[in-house]
Amino acid sequence: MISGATVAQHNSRESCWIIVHGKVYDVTEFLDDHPGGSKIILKYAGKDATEEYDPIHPPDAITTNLPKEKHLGPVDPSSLQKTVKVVTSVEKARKEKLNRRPLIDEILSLHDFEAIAKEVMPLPAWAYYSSAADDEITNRENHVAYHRVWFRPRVLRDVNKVDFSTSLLGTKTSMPIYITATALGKLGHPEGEKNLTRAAGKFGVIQMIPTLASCSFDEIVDAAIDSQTQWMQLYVNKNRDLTKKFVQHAESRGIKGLFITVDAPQLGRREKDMRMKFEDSGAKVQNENGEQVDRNQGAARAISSFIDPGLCWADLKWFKSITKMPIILKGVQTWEDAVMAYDHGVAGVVLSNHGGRQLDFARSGIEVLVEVVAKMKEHVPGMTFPNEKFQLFVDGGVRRATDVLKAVALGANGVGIGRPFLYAYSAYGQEGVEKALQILHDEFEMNMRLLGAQTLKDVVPAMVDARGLSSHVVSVPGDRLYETNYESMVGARIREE
Ligand SMILES: Cc1cc2c(cc1C)[n+](S(=O)(=O)[O-])c1c(=O)[nH]c(=O)nc-1n2C[C@H](O)[C@H](O)[C@H](O)COP(=O)(O)O
Repeated sequence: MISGATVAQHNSRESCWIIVHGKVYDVTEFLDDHPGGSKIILKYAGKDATEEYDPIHPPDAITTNLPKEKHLGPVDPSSLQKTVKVVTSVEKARKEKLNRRPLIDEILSLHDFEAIAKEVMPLPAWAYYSSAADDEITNRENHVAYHRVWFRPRVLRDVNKVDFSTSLLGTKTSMPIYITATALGKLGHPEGEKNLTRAAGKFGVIQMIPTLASCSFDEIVDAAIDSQTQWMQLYVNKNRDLTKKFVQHAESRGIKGLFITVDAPQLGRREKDMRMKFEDSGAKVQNENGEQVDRNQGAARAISSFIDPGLCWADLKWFKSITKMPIILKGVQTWEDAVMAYDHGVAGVVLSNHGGRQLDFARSGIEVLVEVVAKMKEHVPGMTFPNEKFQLFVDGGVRRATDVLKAVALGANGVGIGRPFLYAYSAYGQEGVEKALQILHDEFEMNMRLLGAQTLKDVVPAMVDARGLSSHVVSVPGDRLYETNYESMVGARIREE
């Protein structure tokens, strides 16, 4: 075993050893290849880096990315100096609030989870999960757009029994929703993405596994029950061999859909997240030779510089040559690209702006949906929606079953939901996600009855009035629930006395 004192001698750029999960690694030659820059590693040179490593990296990231000869073996735990983690007064206060959070039975809506998580979850996690690009206009528009779609419910229909199950990409699902891909699951809870897997399995809904998960891909797949369907979200790597290996491994593990993210050639500027990064001087993402590395994406930057901004339509042929999984483009934002996706033979698109985390002032998925359906019907006369061969998904700002039913009425096969599930498990763990899914289930049951719809086949365009959807000046009642959760976080920067 290697003693802590020996490890501590290797604490410089010339010789840099770190400890992760009780094992010692020589990362000297890896320093400048680290996507998050060398500074954050040098901050832990000669020390135990596990605490900083865990929320950002899947457990196997260091063992798979570092050559075997750099794995130096176990450290002698008795030789390690006990490092006392400094807990700031802000984090201490949040931890105390976590113990005083409302009972889960008091939670009535997905908004409640956000309001609680905002007070109790670790601040860097709140900053990362809640943040969106620039002035966060699109993030708010995503939600408010649903307020410009009104229902035209029908009455005196026997709605004693209602059924809102459906199938997405050939998989049965209990509700027309899926848990969408959101990165860094362990920032909010030590079980990370596995909270989502287990709850999704219990409720018969699909989980989309993110490339940038904190848990390893195999951990997440292993946490699923046999009958459960999972999709994968892919950020395409500049190194196509790594992408091919990842995609074919996912297919071998039974993944039923490949969602290629196309709206993030570079991650957006998420200022709440950026503010958190400036607090930790060691997180300065720039390499030693003074080259200013773009630090615009805060936490995400540390793990996303592998993404290939050169991804283009011509690559789809290659993707079809390496996998049989249905390919869906996630992050399409105009009818023109939806038509191109159809012509390139993919299985569908997610009409999405990445939860407002990419291009600010991009339009909401629901607004784009209406134009895509209209233009696709022109492009393919006789085409109907929802369509089995070319599936349309939307995501962004969805917080109620009524939001989902509006999208279904306008032609969507299914709807992705992101942040609410993150907030649910950041405040209540897996039980929180289950509660969120139960709330949605109950809302669907009620709203289907009130709409006069026995099954989703009855949820048709005539059931909504979306004439105001594309006019961004329509005034609607203030959205107090949503607004109470929104804040700039600048207040959080009031310096310690
Ligand atoms: C909230 C959130 C969303 C992320 C997300 C991380 C968080 C914390 N990340 S990100 O770090 O790169 O931005 C991803 C991601 O890994 N890949 C992706 O395709 N979408 C990512 N998204 C977008 C997500 O898949 C949905 O498009 C978005 O969350 C839908 O909006 P709501 O959160 O309002 O439901």
